[in-house]
Amino acid sequence: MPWWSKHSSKDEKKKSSKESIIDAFNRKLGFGSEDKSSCRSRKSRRRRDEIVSQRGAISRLPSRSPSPSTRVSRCQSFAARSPAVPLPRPALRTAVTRIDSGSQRPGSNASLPLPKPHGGASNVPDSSGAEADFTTASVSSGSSVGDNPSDSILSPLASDCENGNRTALNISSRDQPMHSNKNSAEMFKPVPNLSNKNRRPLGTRVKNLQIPKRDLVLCSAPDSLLSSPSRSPMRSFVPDQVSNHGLLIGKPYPDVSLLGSGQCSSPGSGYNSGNNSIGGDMSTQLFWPQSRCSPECSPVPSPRMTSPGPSSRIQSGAVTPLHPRAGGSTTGSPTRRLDDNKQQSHRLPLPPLLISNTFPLSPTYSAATSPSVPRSPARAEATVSPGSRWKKGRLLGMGSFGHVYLGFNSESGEMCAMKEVTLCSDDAKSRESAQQLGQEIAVLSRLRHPNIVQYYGSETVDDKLYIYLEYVSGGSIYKLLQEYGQFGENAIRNYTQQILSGLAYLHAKNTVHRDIKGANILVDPHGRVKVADFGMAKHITAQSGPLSFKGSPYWMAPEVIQNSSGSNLAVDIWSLGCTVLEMATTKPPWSQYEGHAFVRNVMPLERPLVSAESAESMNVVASSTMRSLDIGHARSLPLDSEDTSNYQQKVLKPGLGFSTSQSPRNMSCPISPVGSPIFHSHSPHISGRRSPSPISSPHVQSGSSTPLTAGGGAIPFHHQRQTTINLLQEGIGSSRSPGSAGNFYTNSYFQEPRQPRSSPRTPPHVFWDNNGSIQPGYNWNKDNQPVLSDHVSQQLLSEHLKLKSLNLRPGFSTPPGSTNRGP
Ligand SMILES: Nc1ncnc2c1ncn2[C@@H]1O[C@H](COP(=O)(O)OP(=O)(O)OP(=O)(O)O)[C@@H](O)[C@H]1O
Repeated sequence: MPWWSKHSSKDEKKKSSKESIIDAFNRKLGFGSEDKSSCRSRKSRRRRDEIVSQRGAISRLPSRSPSPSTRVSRCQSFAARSPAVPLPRPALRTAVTRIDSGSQRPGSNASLPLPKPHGGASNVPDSSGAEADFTTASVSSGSSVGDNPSDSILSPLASDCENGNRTALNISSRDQPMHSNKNSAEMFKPVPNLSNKNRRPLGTRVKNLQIPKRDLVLCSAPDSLLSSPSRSPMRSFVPDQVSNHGLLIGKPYPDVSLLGSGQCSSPGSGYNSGNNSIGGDMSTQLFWPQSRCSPECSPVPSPRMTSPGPSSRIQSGAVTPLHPRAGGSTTGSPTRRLDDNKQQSHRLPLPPLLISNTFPLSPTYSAATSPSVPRSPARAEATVSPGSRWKKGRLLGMGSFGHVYLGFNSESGEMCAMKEVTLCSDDAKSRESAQQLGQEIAVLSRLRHPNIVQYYGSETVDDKLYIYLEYVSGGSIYKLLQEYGQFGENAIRNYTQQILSGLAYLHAKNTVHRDIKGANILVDPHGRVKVADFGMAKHITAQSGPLSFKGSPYWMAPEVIQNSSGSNLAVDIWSLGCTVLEMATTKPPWSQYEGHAFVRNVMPLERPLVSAESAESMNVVASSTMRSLDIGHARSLPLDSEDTSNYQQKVLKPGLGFSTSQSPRNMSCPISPVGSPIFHSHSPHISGRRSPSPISSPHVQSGSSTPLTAGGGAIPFHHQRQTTINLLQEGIGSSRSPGSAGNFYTNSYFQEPRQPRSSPRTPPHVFWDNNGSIQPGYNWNKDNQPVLSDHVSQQLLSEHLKLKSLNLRPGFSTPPGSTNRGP
């Protein structure tokens, strides 16, 4: 026998003697002769039974298929505690949750049906087995369970800030259908699918606890009239779930209350103050970023989000007249109804309205929406806040005043543009912005024209002002130019005609826009054009003084720059001419000149930078420039003859190198496409150059110019000052050395040398032929001489150098008699 066999034989003997001892011990204890394995399994079974018995208080169902987590749980219990000692309940709860996440439903009866969308409901909380129900409630239907209704766990969207109402006070049992009565069903009409489609397998929801899954909780029973179809996201959480969720791991139970308080509703908002409101805790937003009907959970908050909820309407500083599309209807909107509820709970005095006019012809127009009707709390309740309908969507654009968002009316399916401006009373700029916006509202609310963006309404919510406007999905002309390049002739014609139509309407109301430019002209998908951004618009009355310095410089009429010509509707026509050029070239005239160079390295002055005399000198330069460009020939009469004489007296000043034989030129503004300066300017997309200014060829006959504005369309010759100012800016601010003509016109329209035409000269009006088609050609002066860009450049350079001699020293006085009025 080998040595190992001997050894083994000894071990066996030891083993058998040991076993015999154990057997004897077992026999003493009365276990009989069970084998060893059965002994071990008995121990295990006993422990398991103990656990199950513990769980029995929570779950009436045996585990079907213990999940790994279940086993872990048991192992932990087995290892940590003596089998004879019952596990403490808290530990059991944890174990239950883990088991549940593994596909079981501890604490719940698996046979319990999921909530049904229709049928009887009970508001009676299932007070039995509260612990278990914490789990079940969130799992099965989102119904909340608790002794105190205020502590009920609400479904995800219950506290939608749009309604701000306390919801899910009802604590339906798991097997209770959702809609208990007609009233509640009625309330859910607008969102009938929410309850049905959100019925999901219980285990799935529990297992994943993912945001989309919480939709299930929309099924929670809205038994109460106060219930909202949209439920608070946080209310679907129970402590176990919260503790299980990755984002909230470690959060103590009280955090659930925190998460469920405040955010979705306004502080002190009647019904929903307290548990149903969610606020302050950012983890809530992290947790429910996709909450439908819950703007505060949206990446882009709605006005309601910024508002304290229901009080937003009441705090509205300026609920202005509403357009029909603003949603005059008062039926069928749970949001609105709830909003009204909020108003009932916050009968705060309403501030005075900004607007005294509205759309009386509107079918939904009512006295309640009319600011002319004295407001009372009761009346205020009937007032429809546009914000209660429009939910803020993506960013459409940004302006100097604020942001413009897409708004969506989930009831009507309509869209709008929501202009949002933050108002800060302690900021002078904000105050000015607010003032301008108020002006914009005042103007817009009086306008109704297919070529003017329609105003729907406005309101203030907290520190934000919202203006609801017709949504023009194509974006601005500026944007289209950036994306697609210059427009073709037909598009320019068409757009210009439409803008003119809008301006004619506007001017007929004695209102001047003052900021016509590509960025403020919107285009819809059908090519319809809408004038927008009335922030600088002004209603001109007999008492109106001169137009203040407002507008966008490249598009700004000279008289506006000089602040000298009084209120004139025609300034819009100048700007339109610049816009026409913008459409044709993608840039406004004079865009090659940047304003920054002008102010760079400039010495501080004690008096206005551009004195009357310097302005006069600038006019000279401008006229020279105009002549160089062969522009400014009269096509229409100036507004008054004074302009002509001014021109003769001031522009044709001796000693500046200009011939007095030049007859005064009455610059006509681009009144119509025919009379537009682009008409005979030379298309950049023809010659590869861009027209330097909104000017017309001398060969264009004045008859083609038809003033469409109420104030007379023609603008006198002193418009040339804009040119001059640009030149002056360049001359003073630029560090370019004399003779650096090429640099001077860097990026200018004149930089590229022109190639002379070999074929017969095209008449001066080469840009548009008789058929209205664009013809290739070059600039020609009135003598049919080609106006080469090189020539122009040299001329401009010459003037540029002269400008450098301008005396802009402080104290440089304005000669008596000289005015800013222009030539
Ligand atoms: N009704 C609208 N429909 C679609 N987009 C719009 C609408 N209104 C404005 N936008 C977009 O928002 C941008 C900014 O709007 P707007 O010009 O009215 O703001 P603003 O603050 O008044 O700007 P500005 O600096 O010109 O005064 C526009 O360029 C456009 O892209």
